[in-house]
Amino acid sequence: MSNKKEKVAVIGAGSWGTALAMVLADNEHEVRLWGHKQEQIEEINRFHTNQKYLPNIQLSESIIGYSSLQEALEDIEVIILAVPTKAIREVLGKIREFQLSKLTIVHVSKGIEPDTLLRISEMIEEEMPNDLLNAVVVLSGPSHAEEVSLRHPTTVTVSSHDEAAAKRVQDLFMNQNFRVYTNLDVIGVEIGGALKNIIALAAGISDGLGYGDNAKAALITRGLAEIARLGTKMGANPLTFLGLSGIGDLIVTCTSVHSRNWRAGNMLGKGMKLEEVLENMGMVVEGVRTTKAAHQLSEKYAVRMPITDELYRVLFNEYHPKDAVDNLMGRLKTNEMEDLTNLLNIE
Ligand SMILES: NC(=O)C1=CN([C@@H]2O[C@H](COP(=O)(O)OP(=O)(O)OC[C@H]3O[C@@H](n4cnc5c(N)ncnc54)[C@H](OP(=O)(O)O)[C@@H]3O)[C@@H](O)[C@H]2O)C=CC1
Ligand SMILES: O=C(CO)COP(=O)(O)O
Repeated sequence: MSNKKEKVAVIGAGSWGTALAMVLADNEHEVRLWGHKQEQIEEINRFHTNQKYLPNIQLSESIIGYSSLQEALEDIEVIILAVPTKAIREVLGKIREFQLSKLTIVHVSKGIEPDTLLRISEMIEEEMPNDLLNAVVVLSGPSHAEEVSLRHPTTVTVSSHDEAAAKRVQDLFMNQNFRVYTNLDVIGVEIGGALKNIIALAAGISDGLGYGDNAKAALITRGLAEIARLGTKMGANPLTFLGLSGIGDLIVTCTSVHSRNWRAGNMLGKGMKLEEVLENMGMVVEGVRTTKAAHQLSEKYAVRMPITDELYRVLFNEYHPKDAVDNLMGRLKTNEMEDLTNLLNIE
């Protein structure tokens, strides 16, 4: 743990924002947790709990909840942006109104914006004027809030075009339970984190249909292949997909009962309609919008993404999940390593 104590605002009081606020509080930083619901902030300040998002977890009393964004941002240099991808532009619009000095923005969301096809760091750069933005850092990797809040061992990676900013964020979060690596491949880290949610939905569907571990291992492995194919075409380092934000996050999200995307997929596989599933979840399922974005990206970059294509049909064209599996299994014969060897330039 670094000795330097900082003042940090966590923007977004859902599961992940609250769990990360706990890590920062454990590291003795001054932590302000902003949420847009007055009642929830009162609960955080009076009872030091956030029952909706982290039931039965006691928060440190040093975490102060704020419902005024202006007050939360006073004298702040570093913010942790922890809202779902679809809320990012709206929240940044409000931050712009109050922020007076340059910010380092650490985003922890896992998504791609449909239609613009921008990664989150690109959305931030678009929304924040240069005179208000010091650096953008992404924090990603296999890390369920439920386990982080129990201080179970967790590893993540931070990435930025600004190496000093990435190291500052590594120091902010690093402790005995929460190990932070750096990786300067921003594209790879963001693409791996966002697209694993598609494969987690598919893995949940497979389990919901009653298929077993063979099917899930196939989805994880071939899922990684299609993520790496697209990511590399977009400029990522292929090796990043073998790291925490790639295979690491795929494993955790496809195999954990904590996973929102896996749970949503599981309900779909059991026959529930998408709208019903989303109503039932009460938490963000990023993979749904990201499937739309990845489908558009696969067309833009002319990359084959069979799992993404089939999931797109299930989510948006009322395709039956069982038919989607049949389509995947009945594809033309191919060599497993064909695209991957091209990608890595190996003979
Ligand atoms: N949960 C996890 O374990 C992890 C999540 N992530 C990523 O972190 C991001 C956030 O996820 P997570 O915390 O799980 O999501 P949750 O659904 O648990 O919480 C989202 C939070 O954002 C708030 N919010 C939504 N829209 C707005 C808005 N327009 N303005 C202000 N606040 C808003 C919600 O408020 P309200 O209560 O009113 O809905 C809620 O407090 C996602 O991109 C996710 O993929 C990454 C790693 C781990
Ligand atoms: O990204 C996450 C864990 O690394 C959280 O997303 P899920 O809840 O869908 O797994």
